[in-house]
Amino acid sequence: MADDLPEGWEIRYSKTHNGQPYYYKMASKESRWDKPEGPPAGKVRCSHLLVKHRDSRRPASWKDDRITRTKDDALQILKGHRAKIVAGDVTLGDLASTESDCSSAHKKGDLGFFGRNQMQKPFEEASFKLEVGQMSDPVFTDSGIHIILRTA
Ligand SMILES: O=C(CCc1ccccc1)N[C@H](Cc1nc2ccccc2[nH]1)C(=O)O
Repeated sequence: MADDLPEGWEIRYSKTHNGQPYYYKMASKESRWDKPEGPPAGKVRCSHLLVKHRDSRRPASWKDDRITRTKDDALQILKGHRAKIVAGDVTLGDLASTESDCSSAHKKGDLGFFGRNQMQKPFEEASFKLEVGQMSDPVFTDSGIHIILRTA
């Protein structure tokens, strides 16, 4: 699909090869038959670890059908997870697999690629501020408290 091309690329159709599609980058005047790799324009890919609390929009998860911890306790738990990741003891993906209150835990916290206006605003703003490989500070949404790792 042409709507997931990396920044600056567009799909064109060859006039000399039976209308065969090719890819063109205006800035460098580059053209190629094979689809260019890279993150879709305007999108980021992130993984996250979510700790919910009793005031979360849905205070339940695959881990716990009734979450009663306070928001402060959730923050302390999340800070403990973050410290382990920063220390290099564990990766966010591996810790999310067992500790995240989001269903994405089953995919090591991976949320795939997303653009603006797809996630809750605090999550979106934090995600789009991150460089690839960078991890956020705790981010508060209606779902709970997250740490976010930008992966692409
Ligand atoms: O909404 C979902 C599913 C998110 C998801 C996206 C893509 C792949 C897999 C999962 N889970 C919620 C918890 C939750 N709230 C979020 C807010 C922002 C980003 C991720 C979030 N996860 C919940 O379980 O209550």
